[in-house]
Amino acid sequence: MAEAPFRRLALVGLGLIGSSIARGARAAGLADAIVAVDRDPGVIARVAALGLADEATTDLAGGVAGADLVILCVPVGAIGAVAAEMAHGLAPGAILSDVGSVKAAVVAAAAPHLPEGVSFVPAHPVAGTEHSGPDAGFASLFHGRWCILTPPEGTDPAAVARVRAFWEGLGSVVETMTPAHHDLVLAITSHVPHLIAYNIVGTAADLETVTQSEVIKFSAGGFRDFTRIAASDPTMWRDIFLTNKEAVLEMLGRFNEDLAALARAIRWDDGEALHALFTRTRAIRRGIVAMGQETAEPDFGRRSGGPKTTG
Ligand SMILES: NC(=O)C1=CN([C@@H]2O[C@H](COP(=O)(O)OP(=O)(O)OC[C@H]3O[C@@H](n4cnc5c(N)ncnc54)[C@H](O)[C@@H]3O)[C@@H](O)[C@H]2O)C=CC1
Ligand SMILES: O=C(O)C(=O)Cc1ccc(O)cc1
Repeated sequence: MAEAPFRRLALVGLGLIGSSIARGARAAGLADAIVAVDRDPGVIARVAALGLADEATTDLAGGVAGADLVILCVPVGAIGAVAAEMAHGLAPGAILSDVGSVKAAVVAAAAPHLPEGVSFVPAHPVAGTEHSGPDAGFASLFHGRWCILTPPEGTDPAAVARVRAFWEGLGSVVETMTPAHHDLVLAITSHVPHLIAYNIVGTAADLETVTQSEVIKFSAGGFRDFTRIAASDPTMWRDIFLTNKEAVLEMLGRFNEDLAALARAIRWDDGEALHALFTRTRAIRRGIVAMGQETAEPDFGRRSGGPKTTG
């Protein structure tokens, strides 16, 4: 049998993403042994019960010791503290990676704690759901989905190649870009859409006290889709907005200008402007469907972020 690409894979944070990697890596034979590390004893107990890893521990530095690949799967706001706490446990020659939804802040937070001889290859699988925790993960989450690598300049190309092969082994399509470019692109394709969902569901919830539950009772497709997104993990999304502040505010500024233009078109009965925009956006959606990345019908989504939708 061919040698597994990694001898010992340590996953720090066994929530939706960490547990999906554990399941996928095991299914694809990407590591000889998998070590699960989480600060929450309840998560560790669940990992053991589900049989997701060969070892499971709350000891950060002990858990990563001897691993040749360590992947941080914690909220982006926790990356700096986790990197500081486990740094002395990292083996020389190890590769450190992460799955954070924001990249520049993650690189800045982790870099100062990296010991000599450890390569850092940040990654972002553009695939997920609104669910959290070890029970929510599944092995096929990354199949046919983008994974973006943002290695800092000067990173050992061999380490980048091994991380690329790992994500390809999980079924992803891998692309490389700078952290700053990643953060700008994801601000408009992922972060601002989540902010819009949080906002519209919040507005409707406020209205509900006035309309006595009619908002929920009569919620049609559009609103229901927003409630799925707005059910996403509060800690994770708080951290994303606070660590990708500049790009999100830049994109939100553009969004607000366009929204104001739409409001003006409605106020002045400019049906032509409305029709022209809706025709353009329908063509965009149809293009995405034609590329086979989305079903034409809403599936109240298990997954998002396929290669051809963002590429
Ligand atoms: N949920 C999603 O759809 C996606 C999430 N991501 C990124 O993946 C990362 C993880 O997200 P999820 O798996 O959804 O979160 P999750 O909430 O399901 O799991 C996070 C896990 O990290 C653990 N944790 C938190 N702080 C820790 C610390 N200081 N030390 C050790 N363990 C700690 C928690 O106990 C929990 O088990 C985030 O950075 C997020 O931005 C990336 C792509 C998609
Ligand atoms: O559930 C959805 O629709 C998502 O958008 C999941 C998601 C959340 C965060 C990411 O960084 C990537 C994907």
